[in-house]
This record gives sequence, C-alpha cells and structure tokens, in this order.
Amino acid sequence: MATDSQLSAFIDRQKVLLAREREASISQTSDLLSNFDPKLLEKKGLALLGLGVQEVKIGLGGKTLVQLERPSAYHSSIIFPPHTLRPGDLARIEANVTTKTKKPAVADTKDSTVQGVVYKVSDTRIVIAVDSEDELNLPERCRLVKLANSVTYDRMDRAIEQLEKTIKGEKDTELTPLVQVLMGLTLPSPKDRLDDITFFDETLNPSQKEAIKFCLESPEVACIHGPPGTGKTHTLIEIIRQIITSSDRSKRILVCGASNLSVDNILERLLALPVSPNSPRIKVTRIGHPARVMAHQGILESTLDIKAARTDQAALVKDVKSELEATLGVLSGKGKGVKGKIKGAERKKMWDEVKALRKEYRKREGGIVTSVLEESQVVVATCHSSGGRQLRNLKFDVVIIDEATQALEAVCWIPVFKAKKLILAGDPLQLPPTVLSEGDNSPNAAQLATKKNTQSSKTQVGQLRPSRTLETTLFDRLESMYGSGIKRMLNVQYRMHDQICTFPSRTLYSNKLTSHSSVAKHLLLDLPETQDNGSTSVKSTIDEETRKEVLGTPVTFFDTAGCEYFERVDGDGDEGSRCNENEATVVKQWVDALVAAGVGPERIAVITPYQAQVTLLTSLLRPLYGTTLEIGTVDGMQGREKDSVVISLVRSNDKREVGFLKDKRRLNVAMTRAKRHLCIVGDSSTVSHGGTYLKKWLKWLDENSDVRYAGIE
Ligand SMILES: Nc1ncnc2c1ncn2[C@@H]1O[C@H](COP(=O)(O)OP(=O)(O)OP(=O)(O)O)[C@@H](O)[C@H]1O
Repeated sequence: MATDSQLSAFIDRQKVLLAREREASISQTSDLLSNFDPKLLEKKGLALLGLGVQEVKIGLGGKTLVQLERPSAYHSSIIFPPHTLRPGDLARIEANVTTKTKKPAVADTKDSTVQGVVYKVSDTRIVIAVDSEDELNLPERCRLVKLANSVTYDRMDRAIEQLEKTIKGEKDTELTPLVQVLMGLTLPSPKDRLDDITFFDETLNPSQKEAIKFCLESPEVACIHGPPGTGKTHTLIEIIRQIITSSDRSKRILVCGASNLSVDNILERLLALPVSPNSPRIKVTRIGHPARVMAHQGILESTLDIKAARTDQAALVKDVKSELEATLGVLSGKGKGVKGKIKGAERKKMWDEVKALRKEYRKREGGIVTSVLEESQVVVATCHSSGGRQLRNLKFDVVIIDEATQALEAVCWIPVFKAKKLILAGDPLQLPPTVLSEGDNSPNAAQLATKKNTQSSKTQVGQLRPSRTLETTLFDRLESMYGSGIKRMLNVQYRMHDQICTFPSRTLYSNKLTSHSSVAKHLLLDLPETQDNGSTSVKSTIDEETRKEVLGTPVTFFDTAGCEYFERVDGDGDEGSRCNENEATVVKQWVDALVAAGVGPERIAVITPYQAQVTLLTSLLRPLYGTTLEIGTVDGMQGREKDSVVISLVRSNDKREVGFLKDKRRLNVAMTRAKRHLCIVGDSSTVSHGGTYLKKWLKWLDENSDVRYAGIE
C-alpha cells in the first residue's frame, strides 16, 4: 500500500519534472522569438509578415475566427512563403511595425495584440481562432508570430493537480477503485470471470484472444503488450466491439492515443467494420480539430464539428451565428458593405451585444454537442484533446489508450479521470515518449527512486515510486508495481521474415515472439513485380544470379570493418551530426541493386541515426528515386513497415552515440520495420563505445546473416 509520503513524493516529482519539461520546450521557442527580428523569424518559418484581416467569423465554441491574407498591394505574390504554422499552434497577431518605423501609432501597438490558435491554413489564407472575450482591435496591417505552446503543459499540470486533490479527498473529486489501483492504494480486484466469449473476428490468434479476455475481465486496469506487428490495433478493435455489445449495451468507451495518427488509425478500422444484425454500425465521434484529423471522408464525417452541423438543432444556432458574424464584421470594418470602423460609445454598445450573442450561441451549441456525444458509443480523441471543453463533464465506462508507451504519464491522466476502467496498449521496448528536459538526477531523487527499492523487497507488489524521468510511462510504472500479471503479451507477429524477427525475439521478448506462417518465409522474391514469370514486368538490368541473391536473402550485412570508411562531422566538434560518404555509397549501390531487381522505391526505406547522413543519402537517392523512397531517422517510422529496409549505422568514433546506436528501444524499432528484407551497412569493429544491444546484434548478424563485402566497386 502506498503511504502518504510516497504519494506526495510521487506527485511532487511529477510536478518538478513537468515544470522542467515546460521550461525546456518554451526556451526552445522563445530563444528564437526574442533573439531574432521579425524578418528573420519569417525566414525561419516562425512568422508571416505584412498580412491583412480578410474576414472575421464565428467557429465552434463561439470562438472568433480571424482570417488573414497577404494583400496584393503589399506583396508581389499572395502565396505565403514557407512557414511552420500548423493547426493547433499558438500564435500572436500583432501590428506589423517595421524596424524603420520608430514609433508605431498608439492604436497599433499593445492593444492590438491578439493571441489565438491556428485553425486552418492554406497557401494564401490562415485562420486564427481567438479565445479572448475582450474587444478585438485588430491592426490594419499585421503579422503573425508563432508562440511556444503551453496548452499541453497546462492540461498535464491540471491533471496532476486533480490527482493530488483526489488523493486528499477534496471536494468534487472521487477516489475511484481505478485511481486507487493506479496509485498503489489498493491491489487490483479479482477478475470478473467470463466463461464464454464469442469473438467477432474468427482469425484472432490465441494470444490476442487471451489479451482480449484479460482486458474484459479486469475490473480496473489491464495492459496489452504488443511487440512489432503483433496486431495491437486489431486486438483493440475486438475489445471495443465486445464492450459495446456486452449484455449492458449502454456502455461507452473513450478511445485515446498519444498522437492524432494512432487514433485515426483505430477510427479508420472501426469505420471499415462490416455491419450485420449481430454487429450494428458503431456510433463513433472523433473529437479534435478537423484540420488535424486524417483527410479521409469517413473520418471527417465522424468529427464532432461536422456531426454537430448536421443535427436538426443546428439551424437554431445558425441564426445567432449569422447575427454574431454580421456584428463582428461591422466592428472590424470588414463586413459586407461596411466602410471604416465604428468608434466610441456605439462601438462599446456593439461589443456588449457581441458578448450577449456569444453567450447565447455557446448555450445553444453546447446543447447540440452534448446530444451528439451522448449518443456516441465510442468517442475518439488524443489524450490531450480529451481534456478540452467538449468532454468536460462526460463520463465513460472504459478508456483505452493506444501507444500508451509513447505518452507521458501526466497526459494519460487527462482521460483517466473520465472512466471507471483503463486499458493501456503499447510496447515499452519501442520508442519512448519524446522528452526534452533532463531527468532528476539529484541525490535525493536517486535515493527515493532506487535506494528504497533495493532496501525493501524488489517485488513488493503495489509499491509506488516517484519516477526519475518523464520517460517512465504509466505502462512502465504499472508493470513495475504489479509485475507482468498486469499485462498480456501478443506473441505472433504478422510482419517480418522469421530471420528478421529472431534477434529481437530472443533478446527483448524472451524468445516468445514467433512469426505467423503467412510471413515467416516471405521474401522480396515473392512480390508480384519481382516474379520472373517470363512477363515483361521485370526489366532487370542485373544478371539472373545476382537478382535471385538480392531478392532471396532476408538479412544482408555489409560489414565495413577494415575498409577505413571515415565519417565526417557536420557542424562544431563533438556536438556535430555525423555522416559517412563511403557508407552512403554502399547504401546507394544496394538500393540500386534492389530497384534493378524489380523492387519499387515505394517499398524501400533507408534509416540512419544521424540527420547529416539523412541529408547526404537524400542528395544521392532522391534525384534517382523521388520521394516515394523514404529516408529518415527512426522517429517517423514507429508503427510503419516496408518490404525492404536499409539501415546505415554511421558507426564511428562518436562517443555520444545518438538515437538507435545507444538506445535498444530505438534500434528495435529500426530493425523491425522490415517485412521481407533487412540490409545493414556499418562497421562491426568500432563497437568500443556502442550500446551492448548493438554489439550483440552485430555479433548475431555476423554469425547468422549473409555477410557481404563492403568495398566500393
Ligand atoms: N489474427 C490476425 N490474423 C491475421 N492478420 C493479423 C492478425 N492480427 C493482426 N494481423 C495483421 O497484422 C498486421 C499488424 O496489425 P496491427 O496494425 O493491428 O498491429 P500493431 O501491433 O498495431 O502494429 P505496430 O506494431 O505497427 O504498432 C496488420 O496487417 C493486421 O491485419
């Protein structure tokens, strides 16, 4: 049982770590904002200058939407220069004072600074949703500057504060059995036994069925551990179907994920389910910015915004909206037929009117939103957006968090408070959450996090320990508190050739990960376009023997040991990114061979730990194969797969060892993206400061793969 002091140590640590992370994130952006003048900011894609207000409208939530454009009078092209402003970013509209203008007009300074969130972006227009209720005094000529976004941190802070209040039993909080288990205040309750489950999906494998049963039977919390390609999402879809068709058909689920992509992936699969009398169409609503959700018709139709606009009551809101927009048009001087701005007492009166109208609009709209959400059996949102106004007072029976091992613990608490039961899915052995700040290495922290653990029994169930770093996820913490009994692992993978899967299975998944027969032996040779059936589809420019070798080998290792391929440091000293030209040439030759053997560039990805090597490889490969051939670091590759993956290690004398060179979770992601063929280019002899896992892998490759001569011909 967690003691009061353990609880407060845990909460205090979360607060310290979150504050540090917020600071690190803000200083990244504000360093830029305070050090550069607007022109430079525009060059860096952080600002847009010389804009004019084109229109002022009303959006969901009664927010004022300000549309900005580049007036042709100021610019030779109305198309924005390249910039990084994206929907959801925080931005400030300010008067466009140039450095030459010493004293801007009073009306165009402080008062006219407006903050908001980017709502929509096109080549020529950008719409900002302004939250403020105050009078809008938009400058005639303005600019837009991107700001550090603190909303995510605000929501996480609030979630941790709520946790603190809940534990203390403060007013308006409820210490549910779920919260008690998560915080080590009680042990998980015994399972609610389910004798017979009829699965909708007949093809589920035994480990998936076991994980589903385990989740359905767990009263408070259950975790699904899904190694690469084992069908986590597949399993979650069945869980959702089972819950909403259980005897109590009124159950409601909140499905969350760490990213928009992960939740859209689930939503897409829910929408594609076959409909039958036994399995009626699931009523699902996606919360989130329409501009941020996947541009897929079904998904857009499921968004709250579009559903709300289609209800019968929507007409009631429309009237108020038109009135509100007309009044705002007059006030901003941008309405139809409006000439100039209204001033003085009349302006004040009109603003009072806007306030009243906005209140009415929110009331009517709130009614519609509630009715759409109350009808939904499944609500889909990112963990972060589940903390928005629309879900404020809604409760769910179950909350599911996909990619939970990529989400900070605090962000998971945002949806956790909305449900009685929690299901987490992820893989602690793949990419961790992105963390900018350093962990807490103070003697105090170390003492609390580790010393205590060794003092008392290591396996003491339910012991709550403050996390040392934000990389410790809720999933990790539950596993260390309750042991592997809190989770079920999926053990059949549907992606990789058996030889690609063997090493990660043996070293990371206790030899439990097996390959499904449909993939265990698949090779590039089996792809339709590489089949040599006498047709003209294969226009091979290499001899038959080489072609068969290139296409028929699951794992190829170009060991550059002894080749004296020296890397180059891009930038200053040790801090610089690395690249290796000779190694890049070997990569290029292999990609050329793959393509010559009939493998389409869209089936190939090249992964490397250093950004400088990404740039170098891009310059070599893009002119030949275009953008369909993917080149990048491992971060964009989680959850994705390619038939052929080429890994360029750039291993050298870089003592820092970046990315997957030192982190076995990242290396695991890199090596498990490949379906039919994996090629590694690197030096097995420079292992003196490499991670142990990398060393083991290189040794394994040496003994178990097709080792090739890496000399450049
Ligand atoms: N029981 C099954 N029978 C056949 N194919 C399956 C089964 N389970 C999963 N798959 C297939 O395996 C592939 C991976 O499934 P899914 O995308 O659900 O996995 P995931 O674990 O979410 O993936 P990732 O590791 O990339 O996060 C998909 O093509 C899916 O159709």
